Amino acid sequence: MSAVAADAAETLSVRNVGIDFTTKDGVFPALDGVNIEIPVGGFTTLLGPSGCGKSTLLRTISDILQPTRGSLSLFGLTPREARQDGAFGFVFQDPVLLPWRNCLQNTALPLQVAGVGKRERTERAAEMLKLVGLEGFETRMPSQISGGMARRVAIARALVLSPRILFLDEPFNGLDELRRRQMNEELQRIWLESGTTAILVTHNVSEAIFMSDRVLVMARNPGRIIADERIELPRPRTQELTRSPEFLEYEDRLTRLLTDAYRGVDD
Ligand SMILES: Nc1ncnc2c1ncn2[C@@H]1O[C@H](COP(=O)(O)OP(=O)(O)OP(=O)(O)O)[C@@H](O)[C@H]1O
Repeated sequence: MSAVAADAAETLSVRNVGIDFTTKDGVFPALDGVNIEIPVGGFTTLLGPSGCGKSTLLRTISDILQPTRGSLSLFGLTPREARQDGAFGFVFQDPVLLPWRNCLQNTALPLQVAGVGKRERTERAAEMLKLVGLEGFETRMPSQISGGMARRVAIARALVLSPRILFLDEPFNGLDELRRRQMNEELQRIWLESGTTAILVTHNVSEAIFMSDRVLVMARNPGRIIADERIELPRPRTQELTRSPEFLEYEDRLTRLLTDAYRGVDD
C-alpha cells in the first residue's frame, strides 16, 4: 500500500478484505488479506487461476457480497452507496443480449429500466453504439451479428449509464486469438475515450498486459494477491507493441508469476 494516503474521492480502496464461505466441510477462506488501491480512471486487471477468488473479489467490490473482514471505499462511497448511485457497469463472459430486441434497444435497456424517456435513450444508445464502432448496425437483431459484435453491444450497454467503474469479467472468452486482439484494441480505445475506471478479470497474460496500467496476480487457498505489477508501456498500445522486447519481458515475468499461482491448485 502507498505510504501516502491518496484522496479517498480519487481512489478505490480494498483494505484487508477477507471472505469466508461456510460449506458442509467447514469454513473456507475464499479471500484473505486483500489490499488494493486503484486510482480513478485506471485500468486494473485481476489475473489468476480458476478458483482464486477473482469473481468473489469483483462481487465484493460491486456490493453483491459483504466482506467477512476488512473494508472497502469506492471513490469516497461504500459499495452499497456506489451501487445505489448507479456507479457500476458490467460486461460478462456471455454478452446475453435479448434476442427480440435490436442492437439499439439492447443498448438502451439500462436507460429504459432507469425510466429515461424514449428520445433521450435512443440518442444516448446510438452514441454508445457509435463509440463501440457499430454505427449503422442499430436495427440489426442479435441473431444477425457476429460474436465480436455482440460483445461490442454488451460493452455499449454497460457504458450507457456512464458508470464510474466498468467491470469486465472475462469479456472475450470464446473468441479466437485474432478476434480477441482486435477486441482488446477496441476496448482500449473505448476505455480511453470514456475515461471510466476499469477492472478486468482474465486468464490471458497477453490481454492483461495489453490492457492494463496494473496487473494484480492472484493465487488460491486462500484467495490472495501475490504480485502487483505496473505495466509502464505507452498508450495507445498497438499489435506492433506486443512484439517489442519490453512487452515480451512483461509476458515472461507474468507467465512465471501465474505459473507460481497455478502451482498447488491441484495439490
Ligand atoms: N457461495 C459460495 N459458497 C461456497 N464457496 C464458494 C461460493 N462462491 C465461491 N466459492 C468458492 O470460492 C472460491 C473462489 O471462487 P471464485 O468464483 O471467486 O473464483 P474465480 O477465480 O473467479 O474462478 P473462475 O476463474 O473459475 O471463475 C472457489 O473455490 C469457489 O468454489
